[in-house]
Amino acid sequence: MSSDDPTRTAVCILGLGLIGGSLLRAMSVNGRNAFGYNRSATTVDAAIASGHDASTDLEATLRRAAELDAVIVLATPVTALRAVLPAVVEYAPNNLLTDVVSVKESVARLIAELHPEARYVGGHPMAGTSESGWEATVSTLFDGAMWMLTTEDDTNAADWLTVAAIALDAGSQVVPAAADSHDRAVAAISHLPHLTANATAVVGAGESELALSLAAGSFRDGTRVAGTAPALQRAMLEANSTALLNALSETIDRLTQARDELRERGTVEVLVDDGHRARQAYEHIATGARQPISGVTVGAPGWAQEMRRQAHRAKVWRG
Ligand SMILES: O=C(O)C(=O)C[C@]1(C(=O)O)C=C[C@@H](O)C=C1
Repeated sequence: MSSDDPTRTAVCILGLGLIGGSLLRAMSVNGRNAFGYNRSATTVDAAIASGHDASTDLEATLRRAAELDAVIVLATPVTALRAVLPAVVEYAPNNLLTDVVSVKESVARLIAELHPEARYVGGHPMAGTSESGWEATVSTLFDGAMWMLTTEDDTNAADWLTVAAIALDAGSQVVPAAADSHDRAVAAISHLPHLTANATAVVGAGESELALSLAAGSFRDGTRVAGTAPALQRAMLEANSTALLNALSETIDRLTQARDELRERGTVEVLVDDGHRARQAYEHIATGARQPISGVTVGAPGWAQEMRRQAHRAKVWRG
């Protein structure tokens, strides 16, 4: 039994950590038929105790998803996808799939390998905290977040709209992108900052206990994401290694230039001036310069290409 209304489709979430669990909460608040699977009984017990519908039985969860024609959201750590996808193929082969993993090309390749017939629209909500697990979940995690949905020339428009409705229901705005542009973008604005946060934390802690006892806003903000569980950071960073290597090389070049400039001329002018201008450009967009994508009907000829073109200029899709 399925709902013909894409905004009412049931949602089956595999993995109830910070992102999957928060999505289960957000969908339930919204009155969606939402249910989840997690392999840990402790997590499932906690979800049930909070009034949610959850199970440790993957087969039963997927059979139910198949019966309801639910959208299946892959929200396990990226390293667990290989274990979960064969069960999806076996018990819910025709269901629409999406995911919340922070890399898109490698996930799309994995799905093409393990589930070649999958109906799949990749997703990435740009939301999180340095906490992890069910205990950290909140229904408001996605409020105001940018939720990237892969929008390729061959993306099925009806499936895209069904997944977009989930992101909008969760309180987010949809940013269409091709998987490769997405991966380059998040390497620069999410994965690289995790590496630099770790480096800053190591240098600060290595300096002295005095340094740590004096640490204030800049150290706190600049190292916050180093507090994320190392296994989660590694899974995310290592899955986007090509794009991350490029961003890392550019950073090392800029820092090397700043070091040489400081050593030889006693100034860090170039990096600080460029950095300040770049930060202002970000603030301009982050504080409201985003405009709605206009004049595109999802499914009309060339819609995906036009969506991607507009989204490159700080535009979002709001339905
Ligand atoms: O705010 C945080 O703590 C995050 O790390 C969130 C953050 C990021 O901004 O880098 C991290 C990973 C997600 O894939 C998306 C967003």
